[in-house]
Amino acid sequence: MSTETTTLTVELGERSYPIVIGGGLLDSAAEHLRAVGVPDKSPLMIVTDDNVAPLYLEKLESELTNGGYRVVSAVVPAGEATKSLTVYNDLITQAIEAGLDRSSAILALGGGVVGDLAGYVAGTYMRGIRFIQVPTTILAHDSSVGGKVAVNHPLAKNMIGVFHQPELVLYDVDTLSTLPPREVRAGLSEMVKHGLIWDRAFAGWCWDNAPRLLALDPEALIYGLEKGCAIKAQIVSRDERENDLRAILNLGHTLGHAIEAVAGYGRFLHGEAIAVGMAAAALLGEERGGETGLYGETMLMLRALELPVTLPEDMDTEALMSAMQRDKKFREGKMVYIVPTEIGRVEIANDVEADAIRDIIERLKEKEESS
Ligand SMILES: NC(=O)c1ccc[n+]([C@@H]2O[C@H](COP(=O)([O-])OP(=O)(O)OC[C@H]3O[C@@H](n4cnc5c(N)ncnc54)[C@H](O)[C@@H]3O)[C@@H](O)[C@H]2O)c1
Ligand SMILES: O=C(O)C(=O)C[C@@H](O)[C@H](O)[C@H](O)COP(=O)(O)O
Ligand SMILES: [Zn+2]
Repeated sequence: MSTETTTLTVELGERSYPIVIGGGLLDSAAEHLRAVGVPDKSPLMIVTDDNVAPLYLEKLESELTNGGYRVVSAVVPAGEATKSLTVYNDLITQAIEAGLDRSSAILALGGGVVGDLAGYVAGTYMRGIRFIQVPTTILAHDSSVGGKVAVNHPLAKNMIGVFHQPELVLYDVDTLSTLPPREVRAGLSEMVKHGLIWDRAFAGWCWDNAPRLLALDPEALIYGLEKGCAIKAQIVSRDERENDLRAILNLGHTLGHAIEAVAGYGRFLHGEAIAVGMAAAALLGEERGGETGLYGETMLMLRALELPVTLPEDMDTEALMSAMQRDKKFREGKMVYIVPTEIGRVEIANDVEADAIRDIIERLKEKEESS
C-alpha cells in the first residue's frame, strides 16, 4: 500500500507528539526517532508479539541498527491474556538485563495488546522512560494515541496502569495488509465509535464504505484511520486524564470490558465486545428519548462492518453486572454510562438504573435467540 505521509499532532503542550501515518514508514523509523529526539547512546527495546515478530521485527531492528541505534527485542505471546502482571514483570526483567537507562526508549511494535503492555513498562520502568508506538492493527489507531497504558486484572480490564504519552506514533499502514479478517472487523469497531461519539458524517461514511474498509481498500482505510486518529487526538488534547470529556471515548466499554472479563480474556476480541456494548448503549439511548432510529441505524452500521451485536445466551447477566461495578468510571457509588442521544453525539449519564441495564442485556440475548 503506497501512500503519502500525513502527520497529525496530539496537542499537549510540551508533551505534544506527532502521529505519522503512511506507507513504508518502518523503512525510515530511525529518521523519525531522531526527529523526536530519541538519543542513540542508550539501548532501545522493541516489544512485539509472536505473530508480528516474524512479519516485521527484523525489518524494524535492521532499520534502527543501520540508523545507529542499539536494539534489543522482547517477543511476548500474542493475545489479550498477555496484558498481565506476569508478562509485565518478565519485560521489566528483560529491560534491566539489557541495561535500559533513563534515556532509553521502549517501542511497541504491534496492536493494542503490545501497545498497552509495553506502554505500562515504559511508564513505570525507572519511574518512566520514553515510549514510541509503532501500531500494526486497525484497532491501534485508537490504542496508540492518548497515553492510556495498562495490564488487566482477572477481575477487570485495564485495572493496573498509568497515563504515559508516547513521544511518537509511527503508523506504517503497509503492515495492515497481513491482518486476519476477524482483526480487521474488530479494528473497525473503534473506528466507527469515533464517528458515533463525535461526527455523524464520519459514522455515515464508515457505514457507506463498509465493504471498502473490510476489503482493506487503501484509500478508504487511510481516510478512516486519519479521521479516527484526528478525533481521538482532539478529545485527548482537551482532557488528557479523563476528568470529563475523554470519558466519551468509552462508548460501549462499560459493558464491553465486562464481556471481555466474564467471557475470559480473548474469547471476545476487544473490538467485538465494544460493538455489543455500543449496540446496548444505542438501545438505552433511544429508550431515554434519543433520536428516533438511533438503535436501528447503529445496528445497521455495526452489521455492515460485520460486527457482533448480540450476547451469547449463556453469558451470566449478574456476572456482567458485577464486572461493570468495577468500571473506572464508577464514582461516588454511581455507575456512569456513555449514552448516545443521536448518531454523532453522546451524553455522560450517571442516572441510569441498574435494572435498565439488566433489561437491555437480557434483550440483547433474546435477539440472538430469535435470529
Ligand atoms: N490504550 C487505549 O487507549 C486502547 C484503546 C483501544 C483498545 N485498547 C486495547 O487494545 C487491545 C486490542 O488491540 P488489538 O485489537 O490491536 O489487539 P492485538 O494487539 O491483540 O492484535 C490483534 C491480533 O493481530 C495480530 N497482529 C497484529 N498486527 C498484525 C499484522 N500487521 N499482521 C498480522 N497479524 C497482526 C496480533 O498478534 C494479535 O493476534 C485491547 O487490550 C484493548 O483493551 C487500548
Ligand atoms: O482512550 C480512551 O480514553 C478510551 O477510552 C479508548 C478505549 O477505546 C480503550 O479501550 C481504553 O483502553 C479504555 O480505557 P479504560 O480507562 O476504560 O480502561
Ligand atoms: Zn476500546
